Amino acid sequence: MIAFEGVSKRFPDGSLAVDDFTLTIPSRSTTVLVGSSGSGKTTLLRMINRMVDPTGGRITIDGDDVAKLDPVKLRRRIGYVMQNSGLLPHRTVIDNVANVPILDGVKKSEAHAHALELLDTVGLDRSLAKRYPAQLSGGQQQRVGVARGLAVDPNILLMDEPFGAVDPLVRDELQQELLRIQRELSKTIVFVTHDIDEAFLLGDQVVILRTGGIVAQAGTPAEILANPADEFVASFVGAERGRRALHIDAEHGDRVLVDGTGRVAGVLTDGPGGMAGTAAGSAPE
Ligand SMILES: Nc1ncnc2c1ncn2[C@@H]1O[C@H](COP(=O)(O)OP(=O)(O)OP(=O)(O)O)[C@@H](O)[C@H]1O
Repeated sequence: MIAFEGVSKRFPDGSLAVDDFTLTIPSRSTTVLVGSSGSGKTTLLRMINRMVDPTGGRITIDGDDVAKLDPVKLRRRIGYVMQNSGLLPHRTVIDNVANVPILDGVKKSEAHAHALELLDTVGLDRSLAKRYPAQLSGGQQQRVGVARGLAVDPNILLMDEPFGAVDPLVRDELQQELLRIQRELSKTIVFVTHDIDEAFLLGDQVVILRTGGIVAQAGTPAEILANPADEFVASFVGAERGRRALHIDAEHGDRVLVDGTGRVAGVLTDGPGGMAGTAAGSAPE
């Protein structure tokens, strides 16, 4: 579990990127931070692995205050995937994936063997292993980025708009691959995007942010769609537009909440909360 407790970040130039942010990120599920440009998403993500240090509050991972952990060791045990893959241009695909484990002391032959397995995991043909990043498509580069993020078998994977720069079809493919990988590996994924559709598709928990890292609403996609906290959220998720107009559909004996595109947004139950959320787009259990 990752916990943000009253976390703030004021940069040296005086800008307050994050103001008193509190959130619990459960283990082995995907939390998506979504908000418009400048809402503090990247700053929040980078505070988890100490690429940025908070100026107030604290962040814990399974109870350990990250401020007390060695930043280099911390970064090596947390996977990080960014928008433009961040691959080393003069290293081959396999070297890029195996790089951090080798720095960690894993034997080169073992690291390479594991890197080939990771290419399988992210759906890349092993024949690409000897290519350089520039010899790959944007979507393939992002897959290598994901493989590299997984290379040290981290419990936590941070993903900063990893599919933001690829065309919509490739993006759909990468999103589906990530859902599959997450079903197989059950990592604690913290994913940043400005795309609410992507947030609802991938997130078990979705956190909608206003400027300054202010939480407008946090919940499952189903909870947010069914009960937007305020006008800001309603307009951000497009709840008032036909596209997401919700209705209840009987399917397989369950009462299923479906959005305007026919996508499943949640399953209604008789429990106290009234609703068991599922990620939009996934079938109810
Ligand atoms: N190194 C820095 N120095 C000063 N201000 C910064 C720095 N990094 C970010 N900021 C400011 O902090 C605020 C939040 O930035 P951040 O990059 O976290 O937002 P974001 O939601 O990830 O935006 P985007 O979607 O555009 O990447 C912005 O106002 C930004 O200008």
